[in-house]
Amino acid sequence: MFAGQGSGIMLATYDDPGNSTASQRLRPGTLRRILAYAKPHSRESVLLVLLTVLDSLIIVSTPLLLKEIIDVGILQKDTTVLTVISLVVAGLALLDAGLQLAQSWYSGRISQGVSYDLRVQAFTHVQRQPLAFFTRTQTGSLVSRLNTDVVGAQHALGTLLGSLSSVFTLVLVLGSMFYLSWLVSLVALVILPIFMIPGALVGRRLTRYSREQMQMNAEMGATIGERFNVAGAMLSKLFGRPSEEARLFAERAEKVRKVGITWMVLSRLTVIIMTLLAAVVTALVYGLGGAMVVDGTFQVGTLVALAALLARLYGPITQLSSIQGEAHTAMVSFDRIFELLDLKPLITERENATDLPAPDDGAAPEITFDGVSFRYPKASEVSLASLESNALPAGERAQESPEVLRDISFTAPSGKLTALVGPSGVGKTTATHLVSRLYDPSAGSVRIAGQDLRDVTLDSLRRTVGVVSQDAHLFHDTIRNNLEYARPGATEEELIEACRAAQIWDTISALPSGLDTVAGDRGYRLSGGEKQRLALARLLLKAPSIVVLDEATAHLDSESEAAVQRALKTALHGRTSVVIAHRLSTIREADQILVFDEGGIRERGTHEELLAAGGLYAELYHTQFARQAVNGSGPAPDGPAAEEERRPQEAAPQMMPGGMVFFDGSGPDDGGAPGGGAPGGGVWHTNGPGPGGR
Ligand SMILES: Nc1ncnc2c1ncn2[C@@H]1O[C@H](COP(=O)(O)OP(=O)(O)OP(=O)(O)O)[C@@H](O)[C@H]1O
Repeated sequence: MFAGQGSGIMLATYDDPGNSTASQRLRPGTLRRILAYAKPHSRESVLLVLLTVLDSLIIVSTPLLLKEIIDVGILQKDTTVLTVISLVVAGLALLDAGLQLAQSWYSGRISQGVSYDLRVQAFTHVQRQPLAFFTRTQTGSLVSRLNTDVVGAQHALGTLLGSLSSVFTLVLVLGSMFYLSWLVSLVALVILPIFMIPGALVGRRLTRYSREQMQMNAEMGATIGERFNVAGAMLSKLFGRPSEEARLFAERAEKVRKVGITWMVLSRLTVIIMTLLAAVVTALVYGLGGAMVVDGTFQVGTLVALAALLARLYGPITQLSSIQGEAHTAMVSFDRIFELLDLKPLITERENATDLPAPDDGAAPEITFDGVSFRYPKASEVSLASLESNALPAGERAQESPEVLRDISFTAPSGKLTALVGPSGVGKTTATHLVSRLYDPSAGSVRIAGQDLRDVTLDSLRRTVGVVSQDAHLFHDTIRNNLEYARPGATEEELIEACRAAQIWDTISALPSGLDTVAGDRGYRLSGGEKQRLALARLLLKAPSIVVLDEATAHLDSESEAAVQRALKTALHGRTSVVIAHRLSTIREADQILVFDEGGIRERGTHEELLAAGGLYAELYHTQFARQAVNGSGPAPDGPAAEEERRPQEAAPQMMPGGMVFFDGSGPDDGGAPGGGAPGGGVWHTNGPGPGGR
């Protein structure tokens, strides 16, 4: 039955926008792959078949025994036969109940087992996807694919397996009917094909509506997930238009409603037509069979048995025809999961990949960028249109994105601090992504300890490189579990020591539940500074030999800022570090500063060297960093720039020459006044071309 539906198939391309709705047919090989998933459950399947055959035998034997009760027991007044056969029928009913229970158990085990395999495989596969996949994919759609579709597949598979007995029953019932009366059976059999027509007609449309329904449900779920997570809810509270949002949501829900109604009507339609036909045929059998009893062709017991068998015939037929719908649903669900499983991860481990040296194995390794160019991967390479809510048209999905890094070469020396500075959007974050191999360069190579990252094992790379992003993410879990994520099984002492070094222990120990305090969704219950220090504690527990850090640009009060700076010092000590630096204190401490501009490195050197050179860095410094020094950031300036740094600065935000550079010292202490005096709290943002005549 499935094979017929699985053939005539059309390949769903990943590049169709919203392709799941567009390509309503199944992709080739879906049935074969479903069977492959069922293969590990073959022992249970054999047992299920045996139970099913037994059950079918009982179902057929009961009407035949009823015939004996009537024809021999009642009509010939043989009470012994009457009693014995009645008891046998009752016993068989009891046995049948047991068999049905066992059937449910095995069909449940098989369908749940398959869905377990699918779910685990899909989760593992999604985990292996590159960051680019997650930047494009709507989380809600992904959740739905891993959840609703797997449940759909499992439910449909369960029903299909549970209905296995229908096939056996059908064959046995027909055989028995022919044994009793070929004429009556023939009449019933002639009408049988009519029963198959509605299922066949409706089946194809059901596939299309099932797929549409799943896609629309996923989109609706994605909207809910996006709007109602903490960040989304906050954004919509501050900027959102509730009535407009509700209208858009209602539009999506309306689509779900419409498709849902059509699907329900179509799937019920087959059952309704079957029931109608069954009633008509029963009437026919009673009419024809009754005339034959009157004629004396057979006794009334045979007519009753025929009618009882007929009832047992239409049950399985009805079930088999509705199974068409279930089979379609199962195929579509499986197909949507296979579509995800077929997406090849862009970043993979080579077969002969080697381990990087363990972090505690000698000095921290150096990082080398050798002629690195990079462009973000095409949408079609990294994600599925059906997982993106506003997917680009197929042509655009296959288009190359612009080059973000151009022929970059530098070495971050062992155990030293390399600071990346430059205007916004020039590729600093992108460059750090290449160090942790979130992406591979389009040309050139990134090496750690001389080894190309494409040749090292992903595990050893994760152990070697520790990353702290600006908005450090914390799971909605206890602080302890968030910390242990970096080092499972860390002792209480190790946790406390890391927190102390990250200057966060005083805050944690003052909480009523201490380390067992739940950090809240996205760590929302902690302040920005606390969150970043906790992220530093997590990094210290991981103890990587390379640290990639994106300094926080805002929301630190003076106390928090000073604490973060102290924590940073500990975290970076002895480690090869690459820091996207926003604070003067960090930049001054750097052994090497790389000034990024337009995807390349425009200048490099130490703070003093670059200042003396009087280029882009000096310009940025005069417009921005000097202000931080005056506002109290880090140690008092000395050296050639000292005099300059001590010059009083204007507190007001400014449009700076050569770019829209503005000062943002917005910490709670500032009272919102731009340029307010949090020590080290001043950060610089640039928007558009930076100073330096771009
Ligand atoms: N996932 C992505 N897909 C496509 N383009 C991206 C992606 N992430 C960043 N870009 C683009 O790459 C360019 C460099 O971005 P990047 O974040 O590396 O700059 P940056 O120097 O770190 O900026 P900032 O200081 O504002 O964080 C930008 O033009 C940005 O739009």
